[in-house]
Amino acid sequence: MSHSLIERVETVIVDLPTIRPHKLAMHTLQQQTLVIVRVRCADGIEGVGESTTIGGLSYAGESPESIKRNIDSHMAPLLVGQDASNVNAAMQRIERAVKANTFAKSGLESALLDAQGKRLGLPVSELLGGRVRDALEVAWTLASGDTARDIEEAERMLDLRRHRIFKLKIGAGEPARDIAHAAAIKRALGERASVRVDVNQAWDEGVAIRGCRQLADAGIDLIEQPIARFNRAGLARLSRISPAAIMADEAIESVEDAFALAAEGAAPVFALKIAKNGGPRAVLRTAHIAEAAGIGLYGGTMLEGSVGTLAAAHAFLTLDRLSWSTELFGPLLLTEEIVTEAPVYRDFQLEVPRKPGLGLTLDEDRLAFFARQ
Ligand SMILES: O=C(O)C[C@H]1C=CC(=O)O1
Ligand SMILES: [Mn+2]
Repeated sequence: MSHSLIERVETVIVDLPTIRPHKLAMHTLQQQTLVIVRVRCADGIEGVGESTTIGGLSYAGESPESIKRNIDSHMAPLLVGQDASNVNAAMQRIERAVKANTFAKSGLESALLDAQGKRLGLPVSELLGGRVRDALEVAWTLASGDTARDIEEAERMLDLRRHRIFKLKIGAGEPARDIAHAAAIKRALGERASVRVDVNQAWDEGVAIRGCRQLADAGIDLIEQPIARFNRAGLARLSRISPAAIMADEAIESVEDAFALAAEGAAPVFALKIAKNGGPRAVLRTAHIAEAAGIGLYGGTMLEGSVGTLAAAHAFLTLDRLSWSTELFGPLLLTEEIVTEAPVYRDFQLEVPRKPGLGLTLDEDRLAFFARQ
């Protein structure tokens, strides 16, 4: 299969403006930085992937700069000369030599799948065994930092029929104020929407015991990562007493973490993120662990652009049940696109056409314009 040998692996850091500041407990995004991964093969086919994180090093152990450097220096040389059409062999080769770095691996695995899909004329979802749906319901994150503005934004999303699930980023402020903020939004939206919160690890267990009860009383459906990611025993204790479901997000930094959390009964819901597991195939390993343990699934995001969002979407399309839907809204947070046709969001869902690979084409001019020099 010498014609599909990998010739080059390239990475580009891209800085894109956001529609508004996006406030998380650990960081406020004023723009988002994507790492685009391009795998060029001898048969003329190019696979594209994305390795994106949030807020430099404030969210996880890899930054855009370290992702680029680690792919360029350590992973690209392992892939050049290998057969691009064997994704298993290529990723196992990386896995043997690279211990962690799931974000970097995710972009590479996505690019290899994109290339193979283009080669065979099949969508990535079909390479992953076949899709069982063509669209995914998508939540929106309200994170302007202002209650009235968040309610206005939610009303607009409901009117547009774009979202009817809202996730609120809390944890940066006083717990009592944050809970009042969430309660006010749920009161305004009532039964028209599911309202959830993401604390992004900001509370300690004592605060969370009371906070989870109060949030549940206010009608909040789901509480994401209320305490530190390493406090797995605490998460299990909270999951037993919280009347609202608890979701593990940052606690899952690998497929092996997902297994440990499932074995410990730490949380009834898992956030699935390609970046935290090492790609669209890797995230399905975590999904299958969760399914075997009776844990509910949620299709998460690291606020990727269109490439990373579609890579995750193709994996999520194959799952039997996504009880808590997805939050694959990343492209909608950005004011600019680097692909020729932006993903389509309609009737509360992201639609994923049955096109070869991820189904996207890079817009070379836009990419060059926004690429960091
Ligand atoms: O879930 C996170 O922690 C990260 C991300 C996902 C949605 C959003 O607004 O931020
Ligand atoms: Mn989260």
